[in-house]
Formats: sequence, C-alpha cells, structure tokens
Amino acid sequence: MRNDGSVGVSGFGERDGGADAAGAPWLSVEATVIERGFAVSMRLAPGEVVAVLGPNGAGKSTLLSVIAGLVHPDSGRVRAGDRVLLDTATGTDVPVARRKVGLLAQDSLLFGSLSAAENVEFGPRSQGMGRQESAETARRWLAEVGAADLAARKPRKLSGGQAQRVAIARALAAGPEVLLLDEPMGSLDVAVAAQVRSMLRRVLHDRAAATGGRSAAIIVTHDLVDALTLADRIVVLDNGSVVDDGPVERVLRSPRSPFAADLAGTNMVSGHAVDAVDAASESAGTGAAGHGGGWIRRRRPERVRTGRVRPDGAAAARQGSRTPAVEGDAPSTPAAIRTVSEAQVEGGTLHRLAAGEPAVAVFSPRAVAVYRTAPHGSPRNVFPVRVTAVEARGDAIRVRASDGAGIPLMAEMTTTAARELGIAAGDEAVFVVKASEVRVYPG
Ligand SMILES: Nc1ncnc2c1ncn2[C@@H]1O[C@H](COP(=O)(O)OP(=O)(O)OP(=O)(O)O)[C@@H](O)[C@H]1O
Repeated sequence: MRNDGSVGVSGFGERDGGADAAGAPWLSVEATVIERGFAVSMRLAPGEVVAVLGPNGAGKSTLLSVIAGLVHPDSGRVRAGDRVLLDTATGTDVPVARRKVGLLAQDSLLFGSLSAAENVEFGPRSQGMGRQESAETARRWLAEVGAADLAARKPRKLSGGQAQRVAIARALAAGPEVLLLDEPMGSLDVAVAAQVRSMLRRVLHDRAAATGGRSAAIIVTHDLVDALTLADRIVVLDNGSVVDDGPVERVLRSPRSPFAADLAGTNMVSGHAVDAVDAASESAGTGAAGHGGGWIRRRRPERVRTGRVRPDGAAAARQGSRTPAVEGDAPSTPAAIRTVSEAQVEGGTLHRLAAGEPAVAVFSPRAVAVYRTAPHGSPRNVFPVRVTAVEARGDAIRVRASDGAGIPLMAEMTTTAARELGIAAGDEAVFVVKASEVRVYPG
C-alpha cells in the first residue's frame, strides 16, 4: 500500500464521453506516474468499450497497469462502480487479485503445464470457487470464445489464434468488472485476427448486456479496425497525456491531435449495410464484380499508373496503395452500404453484416482517382464532390472534398497529376474508388 497523496492530481482537461445518461462514469481513472511522464484522467460509462490508441511510449500500457494495480501512481484515484480501487490521498490500494480487473497483457502466457481448461479454471479457483463450478465456468467461457474443443489441449499444441482465444476466456472466466486488453490481436495473422475480433465483438456486447452495465472494457490497439469494430469511443494518448477523446467517428472525422489526424488519414463513409446478396447481385449488375471477380479472394490492389492525367481528364491516384484498414489480403465477401444520401458504396468485408445494420466503408485517399467529370460505364464507386481544399502533404497533394450530403472525402495524388488536372478549392470533381479498395466494417 502506498500513500503519497502530497502530489496532487491536476491539470486534467475535461473530455467528452465516459458518462452514462445520468452523467455518472462507471470507471474513472486519474493518475500521475512522474517517472514515466504520465498524467491521465479518463472516464468510462457503464458498459462502455474504449479503444486507446497512441504512438509507442505514449503510456497505453502504463494506463492499463495502473488500473490493474501493477503500477502504483505517485498520485491518483481509480474507481470502478462504487468500489475505490486506488486512492493515494487515503492510502487505498486494493491488491491486484481483488480488483476484479482482467488484464490480457501483450505478453500474456498460458501456463504451459496446464490444459486450456485448467488455464481458464485458474481464475475462478483462485477466487475460491469450487472445483466443479470452476470447471463448469471454464467450459462455458471456452465455448463462448469458440474453443470448447480445445479444452484438453496443452498450450504448446495450440496455434496463435487458439491460444489467444483461450487467454481471452481465461481473462473473462474470473468475472472481471473491468476488462483490459493490450493489443489482443497484435500477434495474430490477419485472417485469424479477423476471427478473434469478431468473437471479441460478440463477447464484449454480450458482457455489457449480461452485467447490466456494471462493466467496462479498454482495448489498447494500434489498429484502427479494432477501434471501428469494437469500441464506442477512442481515447488517444501521446506523451503520457490524453490528446483526443471522443466517439470513434468524431475522432476520425475531426481529429484533435496529429496522431489522430494521421490515424484518420483515411476515408470513412457511414451508412447501413445493404443485404449482401443484393450487394453481390447489384455489384454484378453494375460491374463491381468486374474487378476480376475478386470478391471471394481479394486481389492485391492494382497499382494505378502514377501521376498521369488520363485522356478522360482523370488524374490517377498517387499510387495503388492499399486501404489502411489492415486486414490485408484475407478473403473477403462482397458488402455494400447505403449512405444517408442514398449512395451505395461497394466493397468487401470479413464480417457478417445483417442488412440494415450500421456499417462503415473505409478506403485510402490513395485509392481514390479524381476526375473532372464522371467516367463512363465505370464499375466503381463514384462520388460527385465539391473540392474544399488542396493541400501539400510531403511529396503528394491531398484533395479534400465533400459530397452532396456533406460527407468529407480525401484523395491523394502526385503533385504532377494535381497540376495537370488543375483542381482547386471550390471546383466540382468526381472521386472514384474501386470496390476492391473498399473495406466494409460493422459500424
Ligand atoms: N517499467 C518501466 N519503468 C520505467 N519507465 C517505463 C517502464 N515501462 C514503460 N516506461 C516508460 O513509460 C512511458 C510509457 O510507456 P508505455 O509502455 O506505457 O507506452 P505504450 O503506449 O504502451 O507504448 P507501446 O505502444 O510501445 O507499448 C515510456 O516513456 C516508457 O519508456
């Protein structure tokens, strides 16, 4: 236990988010760790899932360690529901094992000598639960994460994805009120990461419902896709401080920090999923499937000829760079969303999307070709836009624009191409992106 309340917690700006309808946060954290230059204040609403992003050394792991009780701040307070877990002013410092905090650390290892089931039983057992009940709890959580058939296996017989499922079951089986996941998909290859992400999405959703909001979760990630699919809110840390905090969409649309701006260097269009079958048949009709029929197994994005204005007046995208969503070349299925302006945006997805479900389409500015007028017979997503800004961005030009419904879009091209196209703020233009460059996620 530590009591050095002489160091005041101060200088924490008020941020949006983190409170329920009545305005009460469920988890609140205020902590200063002087040695690490860390001074963070953050609140989570009941049942809320927050993605914490930030550059290396920003303090993300420190934040989780403070909540879990592994790092003792010089000053601060951590409260979960009506339980004070830490208060340096009063000397309260609840031991790790009694915090009801489940931490899945980056280096979480399963006990090698125990089976998967015994690993998962470990938490309930160490909380005093009987053998049979612990075994039942382990069975339930292994089933929940899709690893029921792995119960008897030793960790060395598990693949990376299987081991991560078991580790997640182990973190959940102890019944944590606060779940902390440090890069949960970090070590998994893209296809396995997508499966584990889908599983986590379901588990987090069910958990919030099952606990009646008496829970919260923080996911540290470098991956925008995790924030998009798993979190209600993004908190960006940099240099030990919160530099941005808000709903996922707000942070990406109007970032308030260089890191978030960089993070947001992507186009994100919100809407509602169109039935996948309709999307597929409409795609076939409109020719979206004409991208080499590349729906089932996503092709490598084609390299677009760099920096040339085509005869039809289009400036090629800067290069055929990929959508920053990092699911790589994993197989995807056709998906489409309909935006508020009734535009249909077609792409591919690794997720199951029910028709009408909120969804977002994500694509890189570099995948966008800019035209003066709409190309004929294009099998692509076409956005008539008005250019709002043309900005230099290193050796490239970023064209910012807004479609009829005010959806902000960006294209990136070479300076030569931009000069030849002669585009300027206020101009009408047409942004075109191939469906094969668009990733669709649950929103
Ligand atoms: N055990 C430690 N002792 C002292 N300083 C530490 C320790 N661990 C981390 N730090 C420092 O604290 C700061 C925050 O580190 P932290 O690991 O929390 O960042 P992070 O955002 O999790 O980074 P990454 O994305 O690389 O994991 C850094 O300046 C780091 O050097």
